Amino acid sequence: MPAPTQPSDIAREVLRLFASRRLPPTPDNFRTLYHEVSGIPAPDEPFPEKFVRTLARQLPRDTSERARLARLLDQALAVGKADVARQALAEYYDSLKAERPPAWNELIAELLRQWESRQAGWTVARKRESLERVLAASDPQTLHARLQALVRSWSQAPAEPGTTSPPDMPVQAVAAKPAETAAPEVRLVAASETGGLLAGLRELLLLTLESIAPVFLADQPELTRDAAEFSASVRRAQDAGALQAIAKQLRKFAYRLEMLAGDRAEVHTGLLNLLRLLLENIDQIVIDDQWLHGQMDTLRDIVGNPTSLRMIDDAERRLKEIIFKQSQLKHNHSEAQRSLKKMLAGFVDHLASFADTTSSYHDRIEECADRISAARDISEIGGVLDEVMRETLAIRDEARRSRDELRATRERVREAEAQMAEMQRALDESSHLVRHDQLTGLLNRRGLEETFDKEAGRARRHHNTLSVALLDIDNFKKINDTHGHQAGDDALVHLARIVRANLRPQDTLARHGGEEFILLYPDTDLDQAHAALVRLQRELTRAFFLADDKKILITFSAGITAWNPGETLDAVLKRADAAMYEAKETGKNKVVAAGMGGFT
Ligand SMILES: Nc1nc2c(ncn2[C@@H]2O[C@H](COP(=O)(O)OP(=O)(O)OP(=O)(O)O)[C@@H](O)[C@H]2O)c(=O)[nH]1
Repeated sequence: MPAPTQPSDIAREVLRLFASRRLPPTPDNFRTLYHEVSGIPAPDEPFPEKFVRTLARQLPRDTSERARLARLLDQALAVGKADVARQALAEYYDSLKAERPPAWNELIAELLRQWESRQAGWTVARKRESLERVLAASDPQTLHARLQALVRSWSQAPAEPGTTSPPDMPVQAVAAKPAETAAPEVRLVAASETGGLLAGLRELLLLTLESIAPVFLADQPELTRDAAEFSASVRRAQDAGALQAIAKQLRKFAYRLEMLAGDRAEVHTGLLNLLRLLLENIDQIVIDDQWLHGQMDTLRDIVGNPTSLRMIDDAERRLKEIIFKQSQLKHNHSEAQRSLKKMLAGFVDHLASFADTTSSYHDRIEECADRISAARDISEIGGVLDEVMRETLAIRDEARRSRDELRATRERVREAEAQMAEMQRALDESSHLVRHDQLTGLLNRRGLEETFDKEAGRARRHHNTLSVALLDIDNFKKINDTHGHQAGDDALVHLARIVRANLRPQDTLARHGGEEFILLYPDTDLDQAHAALVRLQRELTRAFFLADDKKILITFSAGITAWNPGETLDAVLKRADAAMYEAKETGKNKVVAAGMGGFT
């Protein structure tokens, strides 16, 4: 049927559709039906930019994918690309749909089961107390995760003696023992050959998971938890079929152990290389410079802490810097010594030959004087006078030559002095070229640039977030003015130590100059980085600083921002700096985040 063209026909048809489709008579529905009935295409809706902006600010950035899409949306809104913003929003919505809702039914069933069972050490009152704590979680995901962990801890606790009958299997004697109270005893029971072998293997597996794995995985809480979980499954599996079902789990666990072993092997190789480097260059590391003492202390700190590839890498770079600086110092020093020695030797030689010349002149003149006194007539004197004249001219020439040579030597000494001053200046400059700040041992600007390039590259490849913060100590000038420059320096070292101690290994702290510091937080969105900085502020107020035996409270103001793909360090620091300035202006001891659309 052709579309009606008369307005009254269109209106009639629209009303009919309202009735048949049971639609509420809203203006939107009327507009939609009007365009459907008349066949006139609806004009493009204007993009509700203001609304989408408000929405974008509220979107949770709780996974790296969602953070990426939310960022894409922010960028599209900033440059007015409505179609890209629409697409980003649609993908964000899909990511919400893709997420599997937590399986509450299974969890509640397991909670009931474990509530009813009686486990050693878990009274009803204690269970209730833990449950109440878990129920205080702020959102469903956290609640689900915490509840799951609680139920798991109940299920892994040994059963209270006398409440469960021992499993009817040859391995029962060992399985009934609480894992942590006695070393499991491996016993092959010969019910049948295969059954006995299986039971023995099961025991070996339990022994590995419960006694050996915790020792080797002491620094790996996640794997230790998995091993405990896995041993609980093995304990529950009482026959060959059930054991087979967990073989897949075992393979996965073994694979993760293999990865860990690989990492550890790499750490060991790194350590060995480091030691080798140290041993090879030990003769060069004769510390006679205060700066190098500080670097060596930092190096000792690094090597003294639990090892990680990042720390070893850091230590290796520090050591290379020390070797470089020390060898330069030594080289310059011996060069300067050699040229001074040479000049001194030349000068002494010259003095000696001048002394020789003048003493032989004196001898000759004396001899001439004797000959003049002994002369009987004037003709004899004439010859002697000629000789006196010759000797005098010769000594005059010699004196002139000596004077010129001495002048030249003095000139060379001046040049050598200038060269040494230049060498010293170059050496001082070279300390700026190394990657670490001399006072605090943190990365300096150059070190920060290298690390930033690495982190930004990693964030781009993995589509991760990277937050960047700029910290500035509050009222630092007052510390200097009241307690002296040394106290100011100590305050900088104090702040660096506290902040470092409270960072994750993957975070980076650098000194940007003066009382400013930069922090890089990889894989961290703005909210998380904001929370981390507020935590740092709290830690800093706890660890008080002493100057002139007085407790001084050190606080900082910080600006924080998210790095956008492709952005340079300068660009991102500019935004962080503006946010920090905002924090200073609005009262100090604050953290201000700079988003795309301004400060929050
Ligand atoms: N002791 C010490 N002082 C430094 C160092 N670098 C910079 N300063 C001093 O730090 C002070 C910084 O002062 P301002 O920029 O006025 O900052 P402030 O007093 O912290 O004030 P707000 O930033 O507004 O809280 C100056 O007096 C610098 O001389 C350093 O390495 N050691």
